[in-house]
Amino acid sequence: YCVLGFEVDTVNSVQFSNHTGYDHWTGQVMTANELHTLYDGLKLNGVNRYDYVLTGYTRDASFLEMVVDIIRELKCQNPNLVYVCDPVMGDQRNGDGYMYVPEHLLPVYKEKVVPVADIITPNQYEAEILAGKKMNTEKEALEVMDLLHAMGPETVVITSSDLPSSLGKDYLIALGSLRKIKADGTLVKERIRMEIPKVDAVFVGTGDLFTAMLLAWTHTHPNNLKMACEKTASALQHIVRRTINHARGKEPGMWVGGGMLGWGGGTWDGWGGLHCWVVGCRVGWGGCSAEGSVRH
Ligand SMILES: Nc1ncnc2c1ncn2[C@@H]1O[C@H](COP(=O)(O)OP(=O)(O)O)[C@@H](O)[C@H]1O
Ligand code: PXP
Repeated sequence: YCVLGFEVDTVNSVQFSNHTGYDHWTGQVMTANELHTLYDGLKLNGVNRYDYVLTGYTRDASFLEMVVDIIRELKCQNPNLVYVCDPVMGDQRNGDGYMYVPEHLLPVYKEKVVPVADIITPNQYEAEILAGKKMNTEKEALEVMDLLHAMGPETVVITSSDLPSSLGKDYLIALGSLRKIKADGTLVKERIRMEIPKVDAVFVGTGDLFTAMLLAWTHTHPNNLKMACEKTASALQHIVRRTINHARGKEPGMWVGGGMLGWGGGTWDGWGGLHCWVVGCRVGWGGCSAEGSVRH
């Protein structure tokens, strides 16, 4: 199906009853073999040419390794392919970080996945464990982003952090860094900081949504990370506000689903012809969050 001008093929990396923030969850974790089988089908039909690949939540190391093999092959098919990786591993609550996927995935992300990624979207905790360095200050955050660039990706966006905001404790900080070596050898660096008004609730799926929106907006603004991030954050802000208003009963009749991608301004139509492959799960039905949107 076609969303925001992208024709998207989705592949489940897990198929769960609900997201793992619930007390219980059941379902299947997809294996490397299952992914390979699907990819083989695409190859046999000669339809394995993509403009973008986006990956999200995964629990299986060999599945991740297979993703890397496939990305390499897809990049041979289309050298301009952009791989957007959300290294979904964990989060922090009240300053304490924890992993919600098996710990042995970290070295696979570090050594194999991040090096082939063009854009990565870790949260603060994921950025710190990938870089092997804490970021307690903005200066340290810039150093962490430089370490992540050195691992491969040209674009690094830290989707949320608890760095202090000059606007007060009701704001969360997101940071972005674009580091490009131009054809003439000069290094271009663009750093951005966004202060995002916090909604007093915990959302699941917002990181997934952020990454999908960023993919779409960096396509429209390939050399303007500020614009891409602003439009992404704008959509997120609208969605979390509408979601919380709905949950609190202030906004009747709203459906929290994939269709919500339509907020945030801008023209969403007419990009035509783009082909994007999303490897990630579809989390959750019901509940209060932007989770439907991970369907991209
Ligand atoms: N409580 C919140 N209030 C406002 N915006 C939020 C909130 N939680 C998430 N967001 C939005 O979702 C984006 C992704 O944040 P988050 O879900 O914390 O990332 P991750 O899932 O990678 O940890 C943020 O940049 C912000 O735009
Ligand atoms: N997918 C699943 C199945 C999850 O359980 C989670 C976190 O609980 C996520 C994705 C990531 O959610 P977020 O977008 O909030 O990082």
